[in-house]
Amino acid sequence: MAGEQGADQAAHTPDVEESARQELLRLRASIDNLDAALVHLLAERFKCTQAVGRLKAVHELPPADPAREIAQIARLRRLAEDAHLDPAFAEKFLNFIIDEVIRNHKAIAQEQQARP
Ligand SMILES: O=C(O)C(=O)C[C@]1(C(=O)O)C=C[C@@H](O)C=C1
Repeated sequence: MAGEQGADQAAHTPDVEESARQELLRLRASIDNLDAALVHLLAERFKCTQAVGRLKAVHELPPADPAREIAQIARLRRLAEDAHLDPAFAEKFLNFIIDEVIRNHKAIAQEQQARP
């Protein structure tokens, strides 16, 4: 497991003060929890977008909605700035996810079209 691996790596880091070792372990435990939360959040988001993909396929709507994406990116950049996160990173991250969603939408539309 990633958490155990992180703990092992800290445990085997030579020449590190005990207090630094403890701090590293504590931070890594939080990172592991946050990574787990991110996976769960992404899984929920993809459940929603799968449903959107089916809806779009059935109603023959285009997989991408560029106007919606522009609004989402503007909103996310604002949220990132408020949260002291690099807005360029937030935009790249959203685009990465949306690219995958559009790929899934296209696959769902193709399956729908192949149906007799
Ligand atoms: O809202 C939509 O229409 C979606 O298909 C979802 C989504 C997204 O992942 O947020 C994906 C593709 C679109 O271009 C815009 C947004």
